[in-house]
Amino acid sequence: MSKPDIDYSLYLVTGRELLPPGKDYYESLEESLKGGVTLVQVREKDTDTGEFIEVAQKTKEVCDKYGVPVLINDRIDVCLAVGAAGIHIGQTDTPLLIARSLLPPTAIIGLSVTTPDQARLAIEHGADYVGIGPVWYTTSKDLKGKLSIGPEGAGAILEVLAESRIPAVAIGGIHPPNLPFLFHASIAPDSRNYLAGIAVISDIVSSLTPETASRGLKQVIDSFLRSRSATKQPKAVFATEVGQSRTVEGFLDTVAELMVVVKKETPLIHQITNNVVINDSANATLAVGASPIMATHPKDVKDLSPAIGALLINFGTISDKEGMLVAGRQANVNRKPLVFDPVAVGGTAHRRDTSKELLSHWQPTVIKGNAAEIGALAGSSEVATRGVDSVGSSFKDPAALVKSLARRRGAIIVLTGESDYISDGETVLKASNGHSLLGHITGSGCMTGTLIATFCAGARLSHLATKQVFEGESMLVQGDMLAGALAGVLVMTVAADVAAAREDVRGPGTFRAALLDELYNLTPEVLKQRAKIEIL
Ligand SMILES: Nc1ncnc2c1ncn2[C@@H]1O[C@H](COP(=O)(O)OP(=O)(O)OP(=O)(O)O)[C@@H](O)[C@H]1O
Ligand SMILES: Cc1ncsc1CCO
Repeated sequence: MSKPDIDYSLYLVTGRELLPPGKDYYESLEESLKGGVTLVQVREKDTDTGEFIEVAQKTKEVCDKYGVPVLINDRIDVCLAVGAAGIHIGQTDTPLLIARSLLPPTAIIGLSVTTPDQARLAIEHGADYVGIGPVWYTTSKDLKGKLSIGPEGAGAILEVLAESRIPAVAIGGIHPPNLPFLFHASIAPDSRNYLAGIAVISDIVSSLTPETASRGLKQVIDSFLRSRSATKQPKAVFATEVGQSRTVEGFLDTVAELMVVVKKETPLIHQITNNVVINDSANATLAVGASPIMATHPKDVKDLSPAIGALLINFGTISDKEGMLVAGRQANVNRKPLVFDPVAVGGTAHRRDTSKELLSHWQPTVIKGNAAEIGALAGSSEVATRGVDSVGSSFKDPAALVKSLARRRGAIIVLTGESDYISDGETVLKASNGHSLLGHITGSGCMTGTLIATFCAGARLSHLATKQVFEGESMLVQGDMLAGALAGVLVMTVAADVAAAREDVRGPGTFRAALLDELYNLTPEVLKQRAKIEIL
């Protein structure tokens, strides 16, 4: 006999103590199976052995009706007593090799891991699957107090597991609003290995309607898993159908098209930005034909999310962190482009911590920064930071840096400066327009972020207008986000070129006003004539 084929996609871990008052355990279990639970682990921490066996036996009877396998938490004796499919063990439970020697060869053994090293040992010792977590803080007593690893930590473990093909489920603090973020942000940077599913306790067990709760989770999971298996270019972060053979002309045509789309559709661009640039950013958005909304309150931003075209989060003055957390999460839930501008992130410990916190809460579509900011996120010490500015010369190999950071973060990276570098982890674009006067007005980088968000909104709308299908998509956000990011950079820098060349521009003050005018006047034709881009 061989080991059973297990569907790990929606893995329910039971917790009788978490049932809502009056809800019967077996009734709740059956409802969750009807809702699409694919695997059940019976977890009884403080129950006597006799009762544990009885609960496990009955759980198995219910699950058998639905063809769903049952695993037992920790207890080999209970597993053998009821003929369960296997066990799940933690790092401090019976060692895996001992468990393996005591159980039949067809038994499934799953192991909880928190670090890549533990994952390496799990492979070496022959685990059938691993549970990665806790991804986030959780109320479940099993995981409480353990350090949460975030989707990025889960991704590092998935990288280690890639070659072995051992399936992995994530556990800890997973709820419907963070589920899309988790799946996409945990994709391993190099191998693009991804989660086989999630393990859930409270969202199902504590629900008065476990069938509905399970069905809602299962829909998101299935959509992600289908999209990954259909992905043509598994290595790219934002693969598009034209991805393989893009030309400079092709990119410029798309940028020109996005300029038209933004003017026609006037997308709402939600911006939580610093108080130095609010006005300039709102005006830049209007100048290119979109519509700004600068809402920051957490209660406000949630309602806005379904209506917006894209979200910009710029933490220049970090005064609205709560709003940033909520708005970003909602952008992921609603699959809207999210541009993150981590102003001066390397400059202070508070900024580093805040950036970490935000990035463990939501998945950005694009991260834009100057050399100091991108260097800080990439862990490079080549470029220093002073306040909001970069100091000294740039990176030796900016193209390699943006490409590897794009892969690691699962986001498009835009590195600004005299030349701008843009990468989705596969392609690297270099854009060389712009004028040194941009460095003499405050917030030119912030406005570039605003325009990137604006044209990413255009890219999404343009995609949705031609293709309504959500399912076939491998990305959290649909549309040609690389072209959206490029359009934001080019519109800003080409308009700056035109403005700086005007006779009436005599310094930063007149340049600032002229820039707004030229953003307004810029046509797709002029942009295509003046744009200087290379595909590296
Ligand atoms: N010397 C330059 N020549 C051409 N373009 C430039 C130059 N410096 C900056 N730019 C352009 O100006 C914009 C802002 O880039 P920069 O790297 O100065 O951002 P930043 O430091 O984040 O700005 P801020 O903090 O003021 O918002 C980018 O679109 C970039 O292409
Ligand atoms: C000057 C300044 N200080 C915080 S944010 C900001 C705008 C440019 O980044």
